[in-house]
Amino acid sequence: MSLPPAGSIPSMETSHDELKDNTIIVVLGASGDLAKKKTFPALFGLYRQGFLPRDVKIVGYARTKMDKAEFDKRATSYLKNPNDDPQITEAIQTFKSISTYISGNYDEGDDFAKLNDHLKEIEAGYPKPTNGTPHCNRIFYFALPPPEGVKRVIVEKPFGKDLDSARELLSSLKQYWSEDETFRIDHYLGKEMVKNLLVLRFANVAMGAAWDKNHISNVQITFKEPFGTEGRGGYFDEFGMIRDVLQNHLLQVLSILTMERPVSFSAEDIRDEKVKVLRSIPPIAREDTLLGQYVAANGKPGYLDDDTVPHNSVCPTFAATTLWIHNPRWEGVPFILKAGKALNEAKVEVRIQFKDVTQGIFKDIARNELVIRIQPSEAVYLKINAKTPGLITRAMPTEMDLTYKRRFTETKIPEAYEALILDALKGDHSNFVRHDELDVAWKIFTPILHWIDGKDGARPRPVPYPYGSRGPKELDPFISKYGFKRADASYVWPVTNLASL
Ligand SMILES: NC(=O)C1=CN([C@@H]2O[C@H](COP(=O)(O)OP(=O)(O)OC[C@H]3O[C@@H](n4cnc5c(N)ncnc54)[C@H](OP(=O)(O)O)[C@@H]3O)[C@@H](O)[C@H]2O)C=CC1
Ligand SMILES: O=C1O[C@H](COP(=O)(O)O)[C@@H](O)[C@H](O)[C@H]1O
Repeated sequence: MSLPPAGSIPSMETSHDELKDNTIIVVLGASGDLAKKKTFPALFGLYRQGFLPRDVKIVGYARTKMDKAEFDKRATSYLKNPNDDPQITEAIQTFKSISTYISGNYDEGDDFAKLNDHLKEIEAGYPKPTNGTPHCNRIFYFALPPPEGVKRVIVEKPFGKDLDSARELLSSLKQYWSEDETFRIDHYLGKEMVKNLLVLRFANVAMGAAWDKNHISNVQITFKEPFGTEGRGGYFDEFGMIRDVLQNHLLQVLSILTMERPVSFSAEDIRDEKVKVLRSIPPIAREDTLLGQYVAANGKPGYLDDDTVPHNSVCPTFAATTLWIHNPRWEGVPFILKAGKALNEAKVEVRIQFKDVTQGIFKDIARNELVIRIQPSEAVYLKINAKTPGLITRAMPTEMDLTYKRRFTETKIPEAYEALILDALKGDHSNFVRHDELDVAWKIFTPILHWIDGKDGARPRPVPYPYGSRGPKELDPFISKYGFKRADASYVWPVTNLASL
């Protein structure tokens, strides 16, 4: 019998993620009633009409021990062939030949290892990859009864690639998991210093008093990694720096930094305030964006030297974007989110630069800066001007410094994931992303992402920067355009030797 070549059938618009080749569909709960009556008949229907990927294989998995003949009997017992159509009979035989069965428990690592070995054995027979994309795909269908008691699902990013795909993903998950059962992880929300922002801001009158457009000139939220995509380029190239870090981690930090005081510490009160401030941010403008891509330097390879990256990729490995918040507290204050791979150091920090002090008695004096260092070595320091000690009256920049490892010597700072998994066990959603937060986050970033993806015409070309540098040479002019003034060169840390000044 001649089956139409799978994957070649109708030419309706296909989704960009459609699986066409080398796919295994694993049906968990394959011995059950649902699998027998619904799942296998549906898979067979699709297979017969040529809608399944080429070379598809179906693997049943369940606790019941049964041989292949018994499995085939069950899996095909509800396939309809009322008139003994020989073509359907033949299709059922072929369907059996692409199906296999493995028995095992749902709580035994060894059994899943056995399943994995079986899948790998099938995959070894698939053609080898010709490009950077993974050449084997697996789909897991859970034809299983729900567990007794509370159910919670913890989901990792990426939550879509833009507003539409995120909405699609959200609504498909919503069919099975309520918002209350869903914990969307952004692991930056589990970092100690990000959690600290709420306390620093709202438990200190002094901070609260200066937290607005009247006192703050500009804010930078910076993510720097000293290594490139090394080996992860295939994944990264599809996403780029904005989706990888800015749209999620840095925007989450921004929302806590700028939201109004929540009525309580309850998850919904906090998330209501985050959503409110995010809704005051318009989509990022192209002119408020700087994109870079690292090139080989200092004996290290460039992004395009990675074998898993397309040779002409214009994917940004560095991005700086400036966001504006249109509300009475923040109108006119630029929030610069910047992140890059293959830079000169590992650092994630928030740098709040205050306005110039009134001139007159002071001239060219350094600005105050409050730095919240998220990692490494958690710290909060306020750069202030103090009188130079001695018989002169001159101001000099110094700092008030809360360095965690010095101040809290006995305390182990938990890993972000430790904190978040514990929160999920407790059912506390405060540090997880709510569906409407995600929606508004995508609204802010989708227009520039579509521009970068080339949906509105030619793709913008990122400017090059050397591996191990601070980023593109265009970065400092970009930041000073928004009013940032680099601190006085006379600032010395950790010890000021006055004799050398
Ligand atoms: N508790 C602690 O551990 C404390 C540590 N310190 C240390 O003191 C040093 C100075 O602190 P601080 O002034 O806050 O931070 P930095 O001097 O590291 O950076 C200050 C700002 O200037 C930018 N910058 C850095 N180098 C250059 C350059 N060559 N040209 C132009 N701009 C530049 C940075 O950009 P970018 O973000 O792109 O790097 C950043 O925005 C740091 O090493 C800091 O870690 C100070 C106080 C307390
Ligand atoms: O989500 C991501 O975060 C990591 C950085 O996490 P950190 O906790 O080490 O700061 C980043 O390397 C990765 O590209 C990104 O997907």
